[in-house]
Amino acid sequence: MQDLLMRTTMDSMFKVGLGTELNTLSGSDESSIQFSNAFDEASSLVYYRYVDLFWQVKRYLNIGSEAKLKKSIQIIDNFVMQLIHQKRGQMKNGHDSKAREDILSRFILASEEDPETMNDRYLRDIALSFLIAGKDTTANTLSWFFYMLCKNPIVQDKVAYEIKESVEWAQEDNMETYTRRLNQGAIDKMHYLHATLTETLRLYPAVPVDGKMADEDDVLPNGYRVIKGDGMNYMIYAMGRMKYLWGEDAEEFRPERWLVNGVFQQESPYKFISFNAGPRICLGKEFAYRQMKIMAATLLHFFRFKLEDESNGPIYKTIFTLHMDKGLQLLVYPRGISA
Ligand code: HEM
Repeated sequence: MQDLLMRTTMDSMFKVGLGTELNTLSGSDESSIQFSNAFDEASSLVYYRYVDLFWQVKRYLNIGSEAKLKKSIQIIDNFVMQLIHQKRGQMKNGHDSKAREDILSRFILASEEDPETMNDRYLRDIALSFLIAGKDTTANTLSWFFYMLCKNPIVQDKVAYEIKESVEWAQEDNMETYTRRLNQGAIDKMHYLHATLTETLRLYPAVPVDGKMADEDDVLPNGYRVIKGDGMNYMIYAMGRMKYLWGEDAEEFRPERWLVNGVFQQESPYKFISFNAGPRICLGKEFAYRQMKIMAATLLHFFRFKLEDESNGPIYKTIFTLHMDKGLQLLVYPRGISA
């Protein structure tokens, strides 16, 4: 399931970010698959540098993990640069009638004001930043969400019931016609689903540890002094499980904690820190919720999910996001729905 979700978010981030169909989910395009594999490999190889004392030597000699990383980066760069050139060409010839609909097109238009700074390398970095920020985070959150629904079948049924009540669906709907009915009005009614995703992010934050560096000498609110260049990490994973913050049942999966009379209640982002807080709060938070709700609502309308192996829980994989090692194996059954 995790692999399918990773492909889905890759395709959707590509569509929204770069205005291009990548089709990694259907696997129909060889160069897309090559790009996607290179992207995932580069993410985990960059993370590997944290634990590999010799990565700089390996980079200098172009051997081992660093040689692989260099190759992956080349594939990624070539693929994205080619897309940028194509898009620039289409926009110049007036063939891209949908210009402004995706993030890259908007940046290309803006780059006409300042072509020197906003050159193709700059645009490549913007496009890749959005992919890095939005792809694994959303896919990992959905993986843990489905895992928690399997561990808590009553919650799964409650979410499915709310979805059924919120969407004006028809018995003859297939997935395509059903997703067209998932408009903003329907999605906004799904408070329990919103709470369940948020509860998942509290216990399994997609970014489990975040780091910052002091720009200048400073004193933190608790009196701790930092000097320019000091690095600091804050543990989002630990903060989501602190009894001091969430009460005695902090370790329990209980979406109801986010609801008052069935209506979702926001927490301070300094307490629920899974999207960071302050001026650098996640820019894609609303987009991520919308995307996760559409995917969850579609899958749970048609299917019921169970763990393939109830006895073994998933193991964390150490990369930038909270990934499941060896994925998530689920059994999927059609959900018998009647009006
Ligand atoms: C469940 C999904 C997501 C989670 C948990 C999440 C979490 C985060 C966190 C913790 C940060 C702060 C990182 C830091 O301090 O450096 C961040 C930043 C960011 N996120 Fe997300 N994110 C998610 C989805 C997305 C999506 C879908 C997008 C794009 C559409 C996105 C775009 C960004 C951007 C652009 C930043 C940088 C903001 C800045 O530094 O000013 N995120 N996100």
